[in-house]
Amino acid sequence: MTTQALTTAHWAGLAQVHKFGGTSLADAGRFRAVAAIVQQHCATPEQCWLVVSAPGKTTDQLCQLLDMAARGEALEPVLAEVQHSLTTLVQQSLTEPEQSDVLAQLQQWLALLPELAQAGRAADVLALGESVSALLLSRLLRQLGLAADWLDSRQFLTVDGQQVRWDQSEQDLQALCQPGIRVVTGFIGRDLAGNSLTLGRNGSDYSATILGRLVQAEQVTIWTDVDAIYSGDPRRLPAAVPYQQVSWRQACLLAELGNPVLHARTLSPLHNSQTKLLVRSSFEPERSGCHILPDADCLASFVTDLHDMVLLSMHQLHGLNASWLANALHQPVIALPQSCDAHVWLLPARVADEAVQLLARHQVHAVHDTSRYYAVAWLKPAQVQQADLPADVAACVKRLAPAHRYQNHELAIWLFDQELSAVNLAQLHQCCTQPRPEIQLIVAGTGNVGAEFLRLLPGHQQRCHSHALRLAVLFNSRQMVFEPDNGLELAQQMQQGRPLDQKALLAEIAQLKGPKVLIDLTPSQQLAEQYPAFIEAGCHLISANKQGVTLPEAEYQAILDRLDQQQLHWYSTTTAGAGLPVQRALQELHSAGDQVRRISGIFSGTLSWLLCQYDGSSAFSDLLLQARELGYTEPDPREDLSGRDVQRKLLVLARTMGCSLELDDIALEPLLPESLAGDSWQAFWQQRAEFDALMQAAWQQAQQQGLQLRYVGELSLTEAGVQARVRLVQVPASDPLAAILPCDNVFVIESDWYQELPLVIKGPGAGRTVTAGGVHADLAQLCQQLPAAAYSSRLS
Ligand SMILES: NC(=O)C1=CN([C@@H]2O[C@H](COP(=O)(O)OP(=O)(O)OC[C@H]3O[C@@H](n4cnc5c(N)ncnc54)[C@H](OP(=O)(O)O)[C@@H]3O)[C@@H](O)[C@H]2O)C=CC1
Ligand SMILES: N[C@@H](CC=O)C(=O)O
Repeated sequence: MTTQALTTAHWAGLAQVHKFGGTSLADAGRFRAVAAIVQQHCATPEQCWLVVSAPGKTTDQLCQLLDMAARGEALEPVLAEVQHSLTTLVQQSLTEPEQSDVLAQLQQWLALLPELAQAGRAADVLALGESVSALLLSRLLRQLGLAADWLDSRQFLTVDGQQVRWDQSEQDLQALCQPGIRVVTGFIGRDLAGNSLTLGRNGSDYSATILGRLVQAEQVTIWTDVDAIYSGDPRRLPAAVPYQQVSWRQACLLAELGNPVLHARTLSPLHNSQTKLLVRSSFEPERSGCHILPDADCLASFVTDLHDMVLLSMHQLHGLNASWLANALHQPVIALPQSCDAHVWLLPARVADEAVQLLARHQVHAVHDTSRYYAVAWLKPAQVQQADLPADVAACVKRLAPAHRYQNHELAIWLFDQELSAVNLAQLHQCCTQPRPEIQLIVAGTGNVGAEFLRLLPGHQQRCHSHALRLAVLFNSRQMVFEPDNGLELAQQMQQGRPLDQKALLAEIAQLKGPKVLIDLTPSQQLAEQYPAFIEAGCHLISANKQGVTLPEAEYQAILDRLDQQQLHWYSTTTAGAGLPVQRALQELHSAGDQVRRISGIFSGTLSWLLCQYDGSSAFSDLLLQARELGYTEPDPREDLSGRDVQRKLLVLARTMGCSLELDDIALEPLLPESLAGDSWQAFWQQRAEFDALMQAAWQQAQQQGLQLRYVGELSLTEAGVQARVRLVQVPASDPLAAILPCDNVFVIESDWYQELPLVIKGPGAGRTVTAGGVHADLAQLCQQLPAAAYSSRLS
């Protein structure tokens, strides 16, 4: 292959650029370690470009030399130091004949240093460090049998002010292309007149991405001393999370915040290019490092703190922006989300005056605040990219009481009057960065209770510290929607769905990762009978639907067994007493060792409301319509009138107490006789007058005796067995069941511990909000039951 045959286009999409910084090249041992990495990663040498910084402390020594020259001091001591350290490095790294060769070249370069330093040619002086690294590494690679040579970047990299001259640089590089590994000096280039220049702080990383763009590299790898990009400074935040993937956008924001791993300038040449960027540790080359991916989800979350910062305010920017100033100052300059007309930037106090002067030269009048702040910035992950802070973060920040807060959907910045203690910073970092494991919610039913459950969901999502509650599936009797769009109204969401197909639904649910829960807010027996299939697909169950918990004993027990086998949970608080914690109380008494003997009371919110409201002045059925409007009744209100709903609740309570019972074991005296119920709701409605007359007669009879009508249930556990019934009764005004508010439920629990005075749970026993609230309480219980640790590997 001839020199002319190779052009940068030849490598397009194939070339690899590897950059090694000063700490990676600190001594002979490190040079050998780098050579081993190159051996491993440059299997095709002609596609391999290496960019190197000066070895270890060489740049510091050369800066010292320049300072001394500027002060007119004798240079010999520092020159001797530089000579000694570099000569030793070469001697320890190379064997003959390369060693003598490189030492001879080193002597020539060292001989030029005093004159260059005294002439103030700083870039030429500093270039010595990178040149030695490039020459030395190329020779070391040759000793290992690799075709390698070094290249002085001043031969091709032309920079005009802050701008790389891309066309010219590419053209000049093409002329220099030859086979084999090319070890290129980082940090230096030339200006339009051909004079040496340096690329400033972290210039070698910048050189690497410039070269990556010039050769259209497949990948640029920055080999440094960290194996990942961490969620915070690991030296001060031991719990900092290492990320193996960071999105391009997040990397840019991190750079703006002054993150030491990647700088804004380093990223800029590869913006919108196909070239991949990877950060790896040359000290732990076996680790995979961190990829900066253009299309990665921003799952990573970062907390950065900045000391001694001030605020700079401007009304007009005349086209300038914070990145421009950051570039000019080589310091982080953060444009804070605007709160009024003024632009407010945050920057280190030590460069504030310089910033004001620089801006003034561009006709921008800026003033900086005299207050100095300690700033903490949070770069939010995609899951919480919204204007409001998640509740746990908000609570943590509130406690820390920052002097100022700024935020947009990507970034939150808090300014404090003084530095946070290590403990407080660690807590804030933990709140912001420890991802909550997701629970996939599969919500069945979009009616009364379903719609209210969904209305309350965002609040619960905000409040839930332990888990991210993700609405994964929504379905009703007609449609199913996967990944519903939270921004849409419920009806619109459902319109976007597909026709309900049980098989497809279960298949999709089985694919969902992590814990999942079917939240059954339907009245459907058919759905309850499918619980085993949902359990098979890995679902916990939360039921407001009473059909499942009142299935025939064998089926009910089979569901419990399946749940048990798969270590899944079933909550059904709202199947008796809506949001009232009746089942919980019974379970707690039982687990504490009490024995419940009797439970009685009013268990229907609808019947409680109707019987409290009814005064004979209007038809009972008219009131029934009102109760339906209020969201108290069952979807088919005849379930309430028949007493069947109360019968189900009593069975739920009996089963909670460990009794083995069937629905029909509970004696039922209906309010609505079967003969008047009709085959359908419409049939009943047509003949409702008969029922109204019946109710009026019952009410009048009670009235005449100064009594009130109540529909009650009672269950007794005796030596002889279980006795249970539901029925309409007349109670005197003095009876505790008379003194209730419309819709109240009353659960009177008598036990070994509550004999003389029973335990009474009383309150609204029906309604959209209390019921949906009870379902959320079940969901909160489920979250508490789930072992969070089992899912915490999500972001690794
Ligand atoms: N109201 C209350 O105070 C309380 C209610 N409950 C219980 O809550 C449940 C819901 O009540 P409510 O919201 O008033 O009822 P609604 O009639 O208002 O809504 C029922 C929902 O279930 C859907 N649905 C029916 N069958 C199926 C099925 N096979 N598969 C999927 N979805 C189905 C319906 O679909 P579609 O929209 O297509 O018709 C509808 O969206 C009932 O079981 C009730 O007993 C429990 C405690 C208190
Ligand atoms: N229709 C029921 C609703 C709650 O379960 C009632 O009124 O109690």
